[in-house]
Amino acid sequence: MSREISSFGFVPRNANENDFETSSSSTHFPPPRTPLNSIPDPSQYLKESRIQDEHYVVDSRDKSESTRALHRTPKLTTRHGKLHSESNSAQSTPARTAPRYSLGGPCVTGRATQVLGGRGGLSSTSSSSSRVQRGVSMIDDLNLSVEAPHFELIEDPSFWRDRNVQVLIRIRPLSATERVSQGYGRCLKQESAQTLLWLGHMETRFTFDHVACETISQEKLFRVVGLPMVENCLSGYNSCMFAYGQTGSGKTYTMMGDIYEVEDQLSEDCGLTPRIFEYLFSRIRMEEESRKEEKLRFSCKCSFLEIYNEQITDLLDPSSTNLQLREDSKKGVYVENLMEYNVRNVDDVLKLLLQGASNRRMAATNMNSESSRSHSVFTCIIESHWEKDSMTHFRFARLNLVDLAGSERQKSSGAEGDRLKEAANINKSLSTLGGRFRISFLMEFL
Ligand SMILES: Nc1ncnc2c1ncn2[C@@H]1O[C@H](COP(=O)(O)OP(=O)(O)OP(=O)(O)O)[C@@H](O)[C@H]1O
Repeated sequence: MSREISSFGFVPRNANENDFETSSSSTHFPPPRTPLNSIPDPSQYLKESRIQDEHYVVDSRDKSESTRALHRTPKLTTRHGKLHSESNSAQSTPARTAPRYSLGGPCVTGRATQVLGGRGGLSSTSSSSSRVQRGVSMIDDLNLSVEAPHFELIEDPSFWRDRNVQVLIRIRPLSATERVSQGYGRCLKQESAQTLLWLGHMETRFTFDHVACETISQEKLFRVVGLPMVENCLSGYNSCMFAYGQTGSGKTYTMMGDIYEVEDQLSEDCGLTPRIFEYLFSRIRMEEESRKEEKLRFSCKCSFLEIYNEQITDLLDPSSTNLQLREDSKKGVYVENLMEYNVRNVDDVLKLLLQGASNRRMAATNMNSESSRSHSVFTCIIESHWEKDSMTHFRFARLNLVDLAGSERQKSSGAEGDRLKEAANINKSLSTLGGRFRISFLMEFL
């Protein structure tokens, strides 16, 4: 698990017109939220003065409601809607006042990936920790059971609607190597679908929005976090999800998984990204069908980049490297010369994912035989237009799916030479990311 939690999200206050209609089979889908990035005919655009804010990494279009909302003061809430302090949001792993105990293998802490997500700008997270001092021997604290307890996660349609930022911890099951080298000893114990207990000296309890247990399936995780995010985008909200965590904790498995189809079906082990697009296109087809009379049409375009050693490369055209980040009053923050491809179905997306994944920098370390050495960002811009009341309406949303490189300790990963340089850059960028959110978070209180 990582030491910091940082996240994106904001609460749009003045959601506006053009409710996104639900289809006849809406019982299967969460009810739509009031649309955000929905705008009337471009000729009716109002001139807006855009306030530049360097904190936002999620792009928003100029002249859109989302741009305005990004610069509003985010509402910071806990699970129960109360304000909470910054220190809560910054702790997901214990500050180690006591030494770690070793079980002889490389993995002595529980491995967990944080899936963080939100819409547009940024806000707080809802994690917190409390310490419980215990005077018993450490080995007694180890959770040695073969089976980890199962806690069901609730599929809640309002997942992204009520709280803009959600932190979900996913616990990875022990790998075969870990089981051989250290048996079933775990130093994390899940207590509920929200709390984890770190069983070190000075037990520490952490509370998150959601804790997904070892046994959660890729499909279930998608239904809990991915499906509501697609609904969000269809309602015109920018959305961002990123996986953050220690190397080998399961970020790429969670975000991508096995990217292939068997008899036109996604593999059981395929991760959030392919599932999100499979669902997105099925929803698009339904919406276009049910709103034929409005001539509703969607278009989606995708890009895929990596940040490696602080340089941006187009994963869909690896010769296009050292791309520059630019900021424009109309486009917001964007990557210059990054290719965008039109996609019409999940197959088009899978091709891009496979192509990009094959170009991503991977290497073997002691902690992960296929360690991602770069951060990757898969972006989809979803645009739609329809006719109503003699006007043409436009709506757009940006979906960012980010698989961060894992934080690592040189001692554990055994990184040397180029691997060590990569690791230093990875750790530096992750801590910059964490710091940025902390600063932004503090500003909300001032
Ligand atoms: N929930 C899970 N169930 C089964 N296997 C998993 C799970 N999560 C991860 N794994 C396996 O653990 C290994 C490491 O996972 P993965 O490569 O996704 O880690 P990572 O966090 O992306 O690492 P890095 O930061 O080094 O790239 C892989 O072999 C993956 O298949």
